[in-house]
Amino acid sequence: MICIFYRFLPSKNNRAMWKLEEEINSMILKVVKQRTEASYEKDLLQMVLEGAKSCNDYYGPSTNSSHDKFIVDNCKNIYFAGHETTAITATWSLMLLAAHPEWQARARAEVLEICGDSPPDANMLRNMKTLTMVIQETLRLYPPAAFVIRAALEDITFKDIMISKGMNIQIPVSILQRQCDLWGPDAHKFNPERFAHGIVGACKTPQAYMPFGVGPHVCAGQHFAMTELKVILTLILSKFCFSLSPGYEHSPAFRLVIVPEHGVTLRVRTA
Ligand code: HEM
Repeated sequence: MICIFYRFLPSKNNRAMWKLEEEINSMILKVVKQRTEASYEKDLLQMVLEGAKSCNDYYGPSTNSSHDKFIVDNCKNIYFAGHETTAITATWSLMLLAAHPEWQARARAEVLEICGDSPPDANMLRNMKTLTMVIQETLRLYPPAAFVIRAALEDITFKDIMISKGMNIQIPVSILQRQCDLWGPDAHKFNPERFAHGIVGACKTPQAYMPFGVGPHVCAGQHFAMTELKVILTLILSKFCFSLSPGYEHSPAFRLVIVPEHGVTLRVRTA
């Protein structure tokens, strides 16, 4: 297992991170203020605002600041943890399907066979084996969260490595998921077939596949995200054929999540 260890000390960079966090927090509260002054809408933000009214269980007796903290924490979780990650995965999936027309054709054939002319329902999505393999392989090659991070709460010894209390441990997901000794010589290639027998069949050490993290803090939205991705791809595949635009420049870049630096431009026509 490859890990990066570092001690979390107040540094110039950390101070910049805290400042950024404060800016994000006040940006969220500004949007919330606009919403509460302007209107009532039946959406996710409104549900968070309603929830904040009864937030005293977790954050202690309700005060203005615990109320704001509840709203900010939940918005960060849902909008940042949930939105960007799923949107980027949909983008990478489309890029890979555009670059691999044989897989695009296989996935479309499956969608048309299972859904016909109907919009996908839960049962149909469950039966989409090829599409699941395509998404799993996309998340292996381009995991939006490049690292899973943990802090040691006490001194521990892991194998013969001493990890002292306060040390942060970064597990580089994107590197683990491309190791040839774990995934085979084609580890860098897009080959959804490797997931034909699930994650256990795809990797010598299945724990090395962790696009949604691992353990008690594994992604709370992983099943929701997989469903969203299947719905998006099903709807697009059923209506359109697409290929990469000649202007597409492949440049995965680390920007909190792993993004296509110059976007993904596709040539699209009706199927
Ligand atoms: C493809 C989409 C997504 C990916 C790749 C992803 C990935 C991750 C990863 C790597 C973690 C850290 C897990 C760990 O530390 O072990 C995480 C945590 C989390 N994710 Fe996601 N996520 C996705 C979508 C979502 C969605 C749609 C939601 C909610 C609507 C969500 C909510 C959360 C929450 C609440 C946590 C924190 C869990 C905790 O600390 O207990 N995620 N996610």
